[in-house]
Amino acid sequence: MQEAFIVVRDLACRRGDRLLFRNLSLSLNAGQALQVAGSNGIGKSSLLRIVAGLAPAFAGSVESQGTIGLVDERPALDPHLPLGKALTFWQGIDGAAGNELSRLGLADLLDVPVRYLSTGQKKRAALSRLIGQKAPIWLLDEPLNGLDGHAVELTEQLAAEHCAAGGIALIASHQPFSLPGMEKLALADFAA
Ligand SMILES: Nc1ncnc2c1ncn2[C@@H]1O[C@H](COP(=O)(O)OP(=O)(O)OP(=O)(O)O)[C@@H](O)[C@H]1O
Repeated sequence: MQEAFIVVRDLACRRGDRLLFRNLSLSLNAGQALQVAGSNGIGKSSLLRIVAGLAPAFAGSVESQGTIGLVDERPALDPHLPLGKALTFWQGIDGAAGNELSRLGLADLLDVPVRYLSTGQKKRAALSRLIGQKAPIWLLDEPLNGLDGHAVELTEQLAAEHCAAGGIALIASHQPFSLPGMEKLALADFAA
């Protein structure tokens, strides 16, 4: 896996006319995981989007090396395509890859249009695409929302395997996420 890192220095985030957090610094190297915790609206998703380069920092800097895969509430796959075709589209871009279809319980759903999948199935399909992407940096925004107990354990296990293989996981979640050795950052400590 490509050697990856994330270095965030003195980051501040402003959305609209509100400063959400400031003076946030963190650093993640290969194999490390960090959970960003905090209440609704505190800025967890905003932090992930800044790290992904999808939103601007108000102050400070983000430096990273390695391809980034972001999974959030936005649709990861074309809702109009059957699941199999939607994943094949991304395989054409990411390269032919094992998408862990059986493990994720998706093998029997390949003919079903993505828009008809249940909340948990959509979430597992997004994970399947992420795995196919082979990005060393995983940014997971509320990855356990809508998942049943089995899927929660599977998601935690996939994240642990990703880190054991030298990947990085930055996880925004207000609920417990079990991952060996994961550090925790309370975003409230940096509230503006
Ligand atoms: N484009 C925007 N313009 C103005 N305000 C925004 C914008 N995007 C987000 N916000 C506000 O920024 C704040 C932080 O939102 P964000 O989604 O980062 O929080 P969060 O901690 O991920 O919340 P949740 O746990 O509910 O997902 C919220 O008050 C939200 O309304």
